[in-house]
Amino acid sequence: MTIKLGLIGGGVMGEALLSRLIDRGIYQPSEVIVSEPQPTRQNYLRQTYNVTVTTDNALVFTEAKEVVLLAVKPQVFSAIAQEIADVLSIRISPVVISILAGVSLSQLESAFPELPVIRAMPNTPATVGEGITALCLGAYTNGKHHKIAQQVFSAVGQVVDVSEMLMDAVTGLSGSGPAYVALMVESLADGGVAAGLPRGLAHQLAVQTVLGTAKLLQENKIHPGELKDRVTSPGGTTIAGIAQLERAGFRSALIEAVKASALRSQELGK
Ligand SMILES: NC(=O)C1=CN([C@@H]2O[C@H](COP(=O)(O)OP(=O)(O)OC[C@H]3O[C@@H](n4cnc5c(N)ncnc54)[C@H](O)[C@@H]3O)[C@@H](O)[C@H]2O)C=CC1
Ligand SMILES: O=C(O)[C@@H]1CCC=N1
Repeated sequence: MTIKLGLIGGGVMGEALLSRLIDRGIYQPSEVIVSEPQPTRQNYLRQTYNVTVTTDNALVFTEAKEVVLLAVKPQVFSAIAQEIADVLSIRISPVVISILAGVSLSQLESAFPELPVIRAMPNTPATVGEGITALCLGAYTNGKHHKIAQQVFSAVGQVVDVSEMLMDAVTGLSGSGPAYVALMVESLADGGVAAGLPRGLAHQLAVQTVLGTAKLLQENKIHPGELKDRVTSPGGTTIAGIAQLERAGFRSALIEAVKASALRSQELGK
């Protein structure tokens, strides 16, 4: 069978994509090649997904006919670009999709001259099919390449198209955001424990509160401020909590977190 999908880097995000693309039958295991240097990780990927696993990044480029997904840390990008420079061919090239934070289309296009490249920013809820991915297209892409990227990332959640100038901000918000939300869940649970709840119950209450609130905002399409007002009774418990959050600079902390992450994404691209 023809190999269609090449994955370079079988870590957290690479596996999230691989797992759902195979689960949903978008690619058969025999149509996939993964390159991954860690032996334990190689064995795990081979055994779990029944895909071909190699350490040879150049082989991934020569074998994969439809798409090559780059899912390594940004710090190893230039080493990988050098490894595959010799096998690049403009005539029979797959579309290269990079999920690397901060690596720009112009950096990708100088590493893969005249090849169709797409820059994408997914997030970890992709693992459970509730991710959101922003895409921006390189100069040599066409509608077919765009469709392939949409198909790949819609297997793991929502997909939006953005211009590249927004990509660092997207990274700061939805790319890094799951970590901020996880921190919030952990803190809510700690608060529950401080107020006397057992840890397991506190965790369950915190997770479901975040999930339910997000669902309510999404399904009822109401403004977050309106939802906050609905919960807040005059002289009640919620306003006492909100006043404390405002004193502690909660809003400002989140705003500055998104800005700091966007700035870091910008720095990684230099
Ligand atoms: N984790 C996240 O929430 C998100 C990560 N990203 C981006 O995804 C990329 C990967 O991140 P993670 O999956 O979290 O990292 P990870 O460290 O879990 O995965 C990277 C994988 O690449 C492998 N690797 C290292 N050197 C390699 C080489 N020379 N050739 C092939 N594979 C190699 C590593 O062994 C590892 O398994 C990063 O560039 C990051 O910016 C994007 C969105 C969200
Ligand atoms: O922390 C990082 O650099 C990556 C990019 C977005 C989420 N994780």
